[in-house]
Amino acid sequence: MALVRGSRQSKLGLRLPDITERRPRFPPTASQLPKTTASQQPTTTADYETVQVLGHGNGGTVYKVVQKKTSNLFALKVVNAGSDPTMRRQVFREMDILRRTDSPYVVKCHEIFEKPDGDIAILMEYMDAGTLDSLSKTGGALTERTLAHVARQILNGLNYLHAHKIVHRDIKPANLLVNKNMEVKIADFGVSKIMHRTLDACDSYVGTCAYMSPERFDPDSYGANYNGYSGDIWSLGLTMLELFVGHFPLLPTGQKPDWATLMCAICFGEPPSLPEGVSDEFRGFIECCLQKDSGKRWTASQLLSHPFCRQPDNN
Ligand SMILES: Nc1ncnc2c1ncn2[C@@H]1O[C@H](COP(=O)(O)OP(=O)(O)OP(=O)(O)O)[C@@H](O)[C@H]1O
Repeated sequence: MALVRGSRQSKLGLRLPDITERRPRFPPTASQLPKTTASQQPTTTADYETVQVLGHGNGGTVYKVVQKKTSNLFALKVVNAGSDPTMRRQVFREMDILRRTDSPYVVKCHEIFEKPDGDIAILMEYMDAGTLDSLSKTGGALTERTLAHVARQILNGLNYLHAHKIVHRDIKPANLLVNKNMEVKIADFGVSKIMHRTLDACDSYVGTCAYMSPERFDPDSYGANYNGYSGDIWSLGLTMLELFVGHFPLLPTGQKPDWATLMCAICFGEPPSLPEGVSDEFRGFIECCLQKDSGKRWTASQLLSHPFCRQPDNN
């Protein structure tokens, strides 16, 4: 059964929970610390003041916070993991991956606060332009040129993750954070997976099913030796297409997605394609991402050399 992720109403208000016991399970390395706080002592959540709620997700609430001493802004994701085993598994997975990653294309984690009752708060770099989803909804569809810049950054992030045997499994516009410099970073590792062996299967129905690749629904038809990495590339292709056309490309505008309709569109329909009038490079790039047969899809490192990604940057 597909796990379609919905938003959970958080019990948390604007006041930050009192997470006073800081257990530095994963102390950041010097390179992981931001320049602005590298020389400072570890902090507690009492050192931060809430500015506003940035978003609610399945896993908790994300707050914009200011460090009282320095006035630096951060994002603080607070998860009430409590005794819910699924929630605990997700947050520990996210913590584990954030601890392992150090890339300019993956959202940076500065500190993790833990309380014995299960509340966990993850202090991250603040991305001041929101997500690619919110950006495209407020600013309209993105141009080819901007998308080439965006694609390069996501591919650099995926190339890094895949080289470290991490499959994201939930690439979509809402999980790609942006800042005012138009830097794009991959976030939300709640359903990601660390592959321990090269041929580890990665066939579980987790993530947002709208962006799932055909082989995740039907590994026999579309993905011999499916290992998950190429599923991230399908999701990237769909994300690029959505950001260009301005709506989720597999369904008519306004149609509410349900699992069966999506499954039919993804597995039995033609792969979605770009409208007339786009460059050959962009069309070719999307085709390389949206091959239904996972074995024919290009890898992140191959796509970084695709002519679409190699055009000059205007950002
Ligand atoms: N580092 C950040 N900087 C700015 N905004 C952020 C940051 N992290 C998260 N957000 C905002 O908070 C929202 C929810 O974050 P996130 O997706 O991590 O929560 P979640 O509980 O894991 O959600 P999901 O249900 O997708 O798993 C995001 O959509 C985004 O708007």
